[in-house]
Parts: sequence; structure tokens; C-alpha cells
Amino acid sequence: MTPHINARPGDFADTVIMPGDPLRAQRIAETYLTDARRVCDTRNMFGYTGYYKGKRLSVMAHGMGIPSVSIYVHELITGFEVKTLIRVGTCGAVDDGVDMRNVIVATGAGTSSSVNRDRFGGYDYAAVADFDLLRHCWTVAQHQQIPAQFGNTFTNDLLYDKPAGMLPALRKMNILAVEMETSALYTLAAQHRARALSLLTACINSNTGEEPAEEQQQTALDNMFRLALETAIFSD
Ligand SMILES: O=P(O)(O)O[C@H]1O[C@H](CO)[C@@H](O)[C@H]1O
Ligand SMILES: O=c1cc[nH]c(=O)[nH]1
Repeated sequence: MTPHINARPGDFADTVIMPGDPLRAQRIAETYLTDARRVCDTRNMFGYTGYYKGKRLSVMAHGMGIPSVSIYVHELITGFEVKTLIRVGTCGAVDDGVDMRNVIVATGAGTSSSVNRDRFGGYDYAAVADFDLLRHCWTVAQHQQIPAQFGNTFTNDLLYDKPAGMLPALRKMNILAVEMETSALYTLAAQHRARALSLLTACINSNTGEEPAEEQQQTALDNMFRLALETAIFSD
């Protein structure tokens, strides 16, 4: 048991799929896992362990923003020997070339947060996805014809009230998407020699405010969950 995860040793599989929202964790466990059981519920941040196509896997929510994801990822790695973490999140589409029906695979993540500099002696840390997970994800997407776009992303501390110059700066640098956790996830994974990958689904076009239709959003979410789960079982 750790301060924020009331599970027992061995309750988590080596690989944890991580949405921000605890109810999304429940939905993934109920829809895709067999023999799933809830292993923790501190602060209603639900975690489940079950089986996907015979492989033992866990799903646990990480909440919103860098402080929250950092607490859960730290405790999963150091307290429960988790080795692989795959985020399944939502984001704002930034680059004009993003098709909101695609799963966005974050090859890296810049950030507005000072946290990575604090961890990295004041320098700018290049937070990148684990290369093996990335190439397995690419292979799965190709073989299973899951529409996906691979590229750089941005982890912002603020959901509302973005500074005026932020979106133009992100577009200039071909940033596909903005969200709130990936750079911390990648940095913590590197620090602890774990593996991490972040998959995203656009819930809004950050430039225009356009939102996908409900059905399109559901399809994209399901594609993202499938891509994460298939990458997890491909990556042993
Ligand atoms: O849908 P999730 O995974 O929570 O991701 C996005 O949604 C939240 C903001 O609404 C932030 O956590 C952001 O990163
Ligand atoms: O700007 C945005 C839009 C969607 N989700 C985020 O986290 N940030």
C-alpha cells in the first residue's frame, strides 16, 4: 500500500493502461478485460487488474495534470513494480494536419511546466516515448488498420486561459496536440527506467473550438483503447 494507492503487493500487472478519468478506467476494464477486479479506490482513483487476450494487465486512472499523474506514476513504479505505462487520454488538436478521427501517438512532449527543469538540473529535458513501445504501436496500427498519427505534443499546465502566443507557437513547431500529463509521464518513466507511451484522442480542435460528433469521438476512443491494449500485449 502506498499513500495514494490502497492495493496490495502483486495486485498490479507489469503493464498499466492509464486514462485520466476513473470512470474511463472502469469502462476499459469492464469492456476489454476478463476476470477484472478492482484493486484500489483511494480518492476514487480506481484501478483494475484482469486479462486481455490471456495477458495479465491493469488499468488505473491518473487524474488531471502533472501533479496528479506524477503521484500515481511514481507510486505505481516504486511501490508496485510497474514497468510499462500507457496513457490513453484526450487532447486538443493543434496542427492543421490533425484528423480528429485518428489516434494521436505522442512521440514526445514539450511542456509549459517547470517540473521537468526542476528534475533535470535547470535544463530542458526532451521527454520522449519509449522507442520499443512506439515501434510496436506503429506495427499494431499498421497491421490492424487503426488510423493513427505519430508526432510531437505539448503538455500544458493550464486547460483554460492559455497565453495568447501559445497556440501559434505550437502550430509553428508542428505540435499535433495539447494535453496535460504526457511530458511528466515520459520523464518519470525515464528517471525510473520504466517504459511509457501516450495515446491521445482529440475532444476539441484547439484552434477553432470545433468538437467531434459523439459517435466519431466514441469510435476514436475505442480505437485508442484497442491500440493501447494490443501494443501492451505485443510488447512483452
Ligand atoms: O482525458 P484525460 O486523460 O483526463 O486528458 C485530458 O483531459 C483533462 C482535461 O479535461 C486533462 O487530464 C487532459 O490531459
Ligand atoms: O487545451 C486542451 C484541450 C483539451 N485538453 C487539454 O488538456 N487541453
